[in-house]
Amino acid sequence: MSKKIGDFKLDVMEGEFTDSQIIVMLGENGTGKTTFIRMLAGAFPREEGVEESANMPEFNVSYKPQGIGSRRVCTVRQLLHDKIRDAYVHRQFVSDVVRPLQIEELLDKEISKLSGGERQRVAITLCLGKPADIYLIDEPSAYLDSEQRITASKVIKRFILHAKKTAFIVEHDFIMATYLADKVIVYEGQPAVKCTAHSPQSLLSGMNLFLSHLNITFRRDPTNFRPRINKLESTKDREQKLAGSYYFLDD
Ligand SMILES: Nc1ncnc2c1ncn2[C@@H]1O[C@H](COP(=O)(O)OP(=O)(O)OP(=O)(O)O)[C@@H](O)[C@H]1O
Repeated sequence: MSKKIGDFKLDVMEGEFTDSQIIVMLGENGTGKTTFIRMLAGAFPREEGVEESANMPEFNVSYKPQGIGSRRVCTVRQLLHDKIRDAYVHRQFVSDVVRPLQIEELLDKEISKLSGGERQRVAITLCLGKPADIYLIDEPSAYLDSEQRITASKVIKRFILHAKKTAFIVEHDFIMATYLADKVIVYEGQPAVKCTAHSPQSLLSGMNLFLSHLNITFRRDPTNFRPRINKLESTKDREQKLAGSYYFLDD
């Protein structure tokens, strides 16, 4: 399947996904991650003259775009009430999503007066609160501080697992991406010109492929266990590249 948009062409390789699964999109800027999410969201009209099988199948989706839209003049409470009336008073949703994202303290605020991080928290809540089979979440970590990123990742992961749904997530924060991903789709090619989205693959093989494009290797920090970038051409960097081991996974 492929999509041409302006001067950019994206080829999408065939693949499978299942429920209770999070698929994270990994690729440099301009490689087509958002384009693919928008294809899944049905943002492009079905193309005339294109074989039906080459068009994107229609899914029941909930989509959180990169920007945090709503220009409405109303409070957060009104917005939630209008958009996700059932979910936002549902006990499970409140304890799994609303409370950890600290939405209650924003309820009486005007949408237009929210900070970037507050808008992001509301946008994630709106996205997860809409009943759907597939959740499309573009850059959930943008505007969030490091603690909020961890909370948001946990909220999304728990929600998708409990609701037995599928999520496609574009995420640039490396730690958040590795925490969230059950599978990854790696994007490669010439950014802004012609790129390919690979089939979903395991986190380890996908990370290895992605990091090999960037020519970066990671090791685990022995004190805080976080992933750390090896210095280019250091002994570890060279050893890991020789072994084709750009990334590691927990034992
Ligand atoms: N409406 C449009 N018209 C023309 N070109 C577009 C349009 N939308 C996106 N593009 C181009 O398609 C290419 C891929 O964009 P896309 O936003 O999908 O990349 P991305 O991988 O999500 O990038 P980023 O990581 O920076 O968000 C870019 O070169 C972009 O300029």
